[in-house]
Amino acid sequence: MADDKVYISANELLADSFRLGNMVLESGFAPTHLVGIWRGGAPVGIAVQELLEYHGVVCDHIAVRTSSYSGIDQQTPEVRVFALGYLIDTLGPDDRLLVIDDVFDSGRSIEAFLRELALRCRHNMPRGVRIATVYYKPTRNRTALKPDFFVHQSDAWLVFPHEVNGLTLDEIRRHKPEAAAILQRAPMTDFASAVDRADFIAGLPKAELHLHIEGSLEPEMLFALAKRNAVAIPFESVEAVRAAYEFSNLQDFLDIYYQGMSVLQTEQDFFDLTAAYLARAEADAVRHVEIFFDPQGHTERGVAFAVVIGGIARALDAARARGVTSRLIMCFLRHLDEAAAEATLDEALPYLAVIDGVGLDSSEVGHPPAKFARVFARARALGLKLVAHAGEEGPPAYVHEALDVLGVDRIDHGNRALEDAALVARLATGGMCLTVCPLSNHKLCVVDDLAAHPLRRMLDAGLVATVNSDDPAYFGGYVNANFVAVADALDLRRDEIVALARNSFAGSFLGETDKARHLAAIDAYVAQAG
Ligand SMILES: Nc1ncnc2[nH]cnc12
Ligand SMILES: [Zn+2]
Repeated sequence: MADDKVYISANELLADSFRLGNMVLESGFAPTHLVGIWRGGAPVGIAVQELLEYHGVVCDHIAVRTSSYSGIDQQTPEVRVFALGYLIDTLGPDDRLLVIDDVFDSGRSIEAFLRELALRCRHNMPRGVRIATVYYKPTRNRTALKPDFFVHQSDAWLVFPHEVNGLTLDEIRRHKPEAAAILQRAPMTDFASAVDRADFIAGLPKAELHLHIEGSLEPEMLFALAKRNAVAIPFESVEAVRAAYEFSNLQDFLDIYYQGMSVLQTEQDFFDLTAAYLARAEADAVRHVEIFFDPQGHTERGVAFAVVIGGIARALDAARARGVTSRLIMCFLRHLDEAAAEATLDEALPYLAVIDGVGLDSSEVGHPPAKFARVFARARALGLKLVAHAGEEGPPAYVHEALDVLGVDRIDHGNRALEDAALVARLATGGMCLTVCPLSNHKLCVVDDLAAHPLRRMLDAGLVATVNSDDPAYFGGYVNANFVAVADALDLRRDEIVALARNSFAGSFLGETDKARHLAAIDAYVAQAG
């Protein structure tokens, strides 16, 4: 029965091991050799040896292993002893041997060890031998031996600190909560290595739903376009640009991001930018993209709306011919006022055939979704899809507002929604897709460490989370790099990675037939990957 078990903590065992060492010391027995019986005797032996040495009793020390097997008569188990060579080579008759185990139960291990050692050492077998153990179970002793030193006498079923095999998950949770937190996910359960997992991710069909096209402007293209358009930029080299990409928050990044846009001047520039991203996405097995663009970042510096949308749409058309489908989402810059967003929507009216939705980006805190209630309502009336960045840096209340006031179809980021349990339940029940961006979150210090990224918690909570690159040129990687980084950090299982890819199509603005086709392609990929 589970309740008969006595769970020993690591600290208790260490303290008892030191107590055992003290007993040896006080007895006046000063071993020249200390042997821990692998496995349980090893940590005890280390602590005893450490304590003895602390008090000036220096001895040689090693672990040996015994193992039980059924003998010919199948009744009494025999015990085999391994790794005696070192002891046989070094022991002499005048040595003093201390044998240590965590528990003296049937006594058969130590008996077999001493018998085998005596047989093989012959006249070199030490005359002085002592046995020390933390727990002694006299009622189970099947030998003529008994420990010279022990700390506790017990009949209980002992569970040592390292033991997890043979325990139920419930027992581990109740008695070893720290272990449960770590063991919940068996590491690399379904991939042989991190490289295998990365290979699996590389070919997995996926959609990208959160990508600012201006954020895919690589430093090389920044330089090339600066030269082509004779625009001055405050960087000497590509390396200097990359070195400047150190951010401590969203605003740090946005300042550089808007500055970088200045090199985008002509329709061809927007085509080249978009085509380069699409080629990169294709290489990551991206089959469908939903791209954000920031027209206000261009029109306010004199680049016509038609130039921006013309170049982007031409590149999307070219990719569609190669089988990569897309949607285009026009974002309003939330640090500007709603009137500016309204004017931008007016400018977009002639291009609604190529614009599928509107979004809300830029500096979040201080610019809540409700600031754009009217322009979003108008966009909805025009038949456009609605998305908004919310809960990236802003509080859960902004996510509520995006849902309640704007009526969005998708939340971009949404990390901080996890601070509000009712909100999480609402997002889960409504099947609301979150476009999560792990490397972005790390680069912008939304999370200190990818190992603490909320993606795992989102999946566990049943949220439709997806993995995206946000601004890959600035944050260190495209969509597969995001998958790999977060999968490594959170040790994501195959089914979780597949769920993320499935969510990317399920949460997209594709029609049901296309979604089903992509989900079937994922199934086929998983099946052939074995
Ligand atoms: N991660 C982000 N958050 C808000 N606005 C953005 N514009 C580009 N990337 C952004
Ligand atoms: Zn974004």
